[in-house]
Amino acid sequence: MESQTTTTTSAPSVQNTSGGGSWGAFLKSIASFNGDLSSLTAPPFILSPTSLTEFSSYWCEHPSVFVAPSKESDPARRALLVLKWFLTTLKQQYASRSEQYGNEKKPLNPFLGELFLGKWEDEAGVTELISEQVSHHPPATAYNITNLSSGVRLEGYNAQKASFSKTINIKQIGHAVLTVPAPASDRPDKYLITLPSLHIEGLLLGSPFIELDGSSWITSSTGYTARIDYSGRGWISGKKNSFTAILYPTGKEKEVLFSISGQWTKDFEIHSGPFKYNSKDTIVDSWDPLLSPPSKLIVSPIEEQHPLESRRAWAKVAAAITKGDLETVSVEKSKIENAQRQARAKERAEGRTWQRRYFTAQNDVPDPILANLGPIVGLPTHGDSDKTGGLWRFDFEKAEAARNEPRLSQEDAAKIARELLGQ
Ligand SMILES: CC(C)CCC[C@@H](C)[C@H]1CC[C@H]2[C@@H]3[C@@H](O)C=C4C[C@@H](O)CC[C@]4(C)[C@H]3CC[C@]12C
Repeated sequence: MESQTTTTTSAPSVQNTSGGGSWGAFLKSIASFNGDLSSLTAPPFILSPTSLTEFSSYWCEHPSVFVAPSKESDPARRALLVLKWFLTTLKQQYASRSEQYGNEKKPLNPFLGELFLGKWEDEAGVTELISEQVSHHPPATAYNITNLSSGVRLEGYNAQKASFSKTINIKQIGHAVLTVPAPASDRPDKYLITLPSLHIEGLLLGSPFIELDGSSWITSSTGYTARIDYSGRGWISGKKNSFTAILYPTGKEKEVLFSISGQWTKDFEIHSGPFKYNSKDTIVDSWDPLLSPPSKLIVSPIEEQHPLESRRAWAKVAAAITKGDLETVSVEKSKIENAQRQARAKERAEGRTWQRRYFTAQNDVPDPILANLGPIVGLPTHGDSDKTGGLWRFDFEKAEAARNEPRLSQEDAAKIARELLGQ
């Protein structure tokens, strides 16, 4: 077994890794893997103690930027603020692990029904996060984030499809919908957001990190569309994590209203009109993450969490990963995986399916947002439900029921942990 077991050190050099569990063996295994990221057996130093359900929180690490569009009366500028917010989330989504640990890590694969709940409390008021693993085969996570003061709400779901060609390439399947109550309007704006593709760089050197590629889109019910083009090399600057973005009236891509360029891990400038290299007089806004540290997500103490909440359910695995105790990692992970297999077998035998706590698959009802806005950004009206286990939408009734549920007794919590997690 590879001797590097800590999660905070950077990767070993390629030369000093050999044998089972080494980086070399890992590289060989990914060259022939089947596209299922969860099946990759990564060497210890690459394991993260964090589950993918937690990643939904990256959408709102700056709640005041998230709610800013709801304060803007001009629809084009509202669309611009939505684009700005989206761009500010990229650094947390795709670079925070490399920045924290020195390299990208392989997150824990959530089990079906896993929850991650939290809230932010800051100058934007209270913003609530609900994230749930809604499908296991294929793995898909759904989320709903609501700012209670403004009513700004983001919901979405995503799965990943990986392939190998020179490196690991990951296509994100799914989308997000942002609802923004607009000033002086009784109909809130809807923004349909597509998710960028990514690939892993630095694999051969043993220090993987994420680079975004291709393009992603945001289109609004108010008639504006943004296109974001990602480039690892940086067309203009030659720098990594580069992007350019334009906002235009839907269908009129040549009529650029605003343009943005920069690095999604660093700062960027927003210009009115098409981008002009080195032009300072067209700058209307800018973003520098160093000037706006993320707001801290508040998560209940583990002992107060529901047994299916991520940090409680994975506590023993996460502690063992952090300690580098791989024996315990394997034992504790297997307990959860076996209990989950048994739970699914029992459901099948009893002719029932796992009831999602906060989301419902709307496979048979046409989705009005995808029907109206999907074709503009190339999203199918079925929301790729065949690849995500469903077209997942936040279910307000379920959420209300969950809110009103009496607190679980210790006995009931222990029963859930035993039956569903093998603990
Ligand atoms: C480090 C590597 C060799 C192992 C493979 C890890 C792989 C499964 C991880 C690596 C990066 C992860 C992305 C992450 O960058 C950000 C997001 C955005 C979030 O909103 C949804 C999840 C997603 C796409 C992660 C999926 C798992 C990835 C690809």
